[in-house]
Amino acid sequence: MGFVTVEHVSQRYGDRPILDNVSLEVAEGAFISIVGASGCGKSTFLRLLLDQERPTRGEIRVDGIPLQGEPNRSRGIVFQRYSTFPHMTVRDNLVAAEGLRANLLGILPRSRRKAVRDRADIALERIGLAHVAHQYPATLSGGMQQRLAIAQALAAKPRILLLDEPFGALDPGTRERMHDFLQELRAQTNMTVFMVTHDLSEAFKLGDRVLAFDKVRWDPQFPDAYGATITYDFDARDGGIPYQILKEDTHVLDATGS
Ligand SMILES: Nc1ncnc2c1ncn2[C@@H]1O[C@H](COP(=O)(O)OP(=O)(O)OP(=O)(O)O)[C@@H](O)[C@H]1O
Repeated sequence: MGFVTVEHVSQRYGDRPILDNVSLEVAEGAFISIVGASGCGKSTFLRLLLDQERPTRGEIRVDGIPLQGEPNRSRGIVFQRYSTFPHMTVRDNLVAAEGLRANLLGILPRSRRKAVRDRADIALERIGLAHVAHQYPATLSGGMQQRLAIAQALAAKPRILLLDEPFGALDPGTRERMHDFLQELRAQTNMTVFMVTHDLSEAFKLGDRVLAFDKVRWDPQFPDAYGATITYDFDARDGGIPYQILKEDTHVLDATGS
């Protein structure tokens, strides 16, 4: 049994199918890269994994337990645009991420407050942001803001980290450094990671597996008639050899529908 099991999941918005019969088994600690054309439902798939939305059909289980539509701290998410709190300092962003906002209001006893701040300081050292702890996110570079966003997601010690094009807005040099940073974090934890990216080399460099989402059926007259599914599942640690290829052949309908 996989750690994350996705079983025959479909998602529709109104009468529009977005995902169609997606099934997947993922081992704990695996890094799954997700690629696919714009609008094919990659972010929708992450939202389903986050448990922010319920699928129209099918089931997702984590550690054997079906998701119930209630996001919780076992899953953290980082988006392409920095998801930090702009009105808080870098350090308070991490303190707040622990879910201990009460600390900011001075409600916690002094000893607890100190422990939370100490943990935030250790995390800031680890991500190389200790020297800007008292600055506001807007004064940081893109890479620094994204490191803070990742550290924030990690503060709750999620078992599953969801990354939605996390490095898309960064320049190539910063992106490389973020790859190193993410690989270091992975080596230190047993997190299971799902990362959506438009960059194939990034997908293969970081992922253990690379999933390609696409439509297996396509009607040029009605491009929204069918949803996407996983069409390729590459083993990225074995030279990119696909070990599971298309359950069905891609089928293009002509004008007569045949
Ligand atoms: N809550 C919603 N209600 C209706 N339609 C939605 C909703 N969320 C997403 N969609 C539509 O579902 C489709 C898939 O969106 P999604 O963001 O999952 O694609 P994506 O593959 O992540 O795209 P991109 O690579 O451009 O980020 C899009 O056409 C989008 O407009």
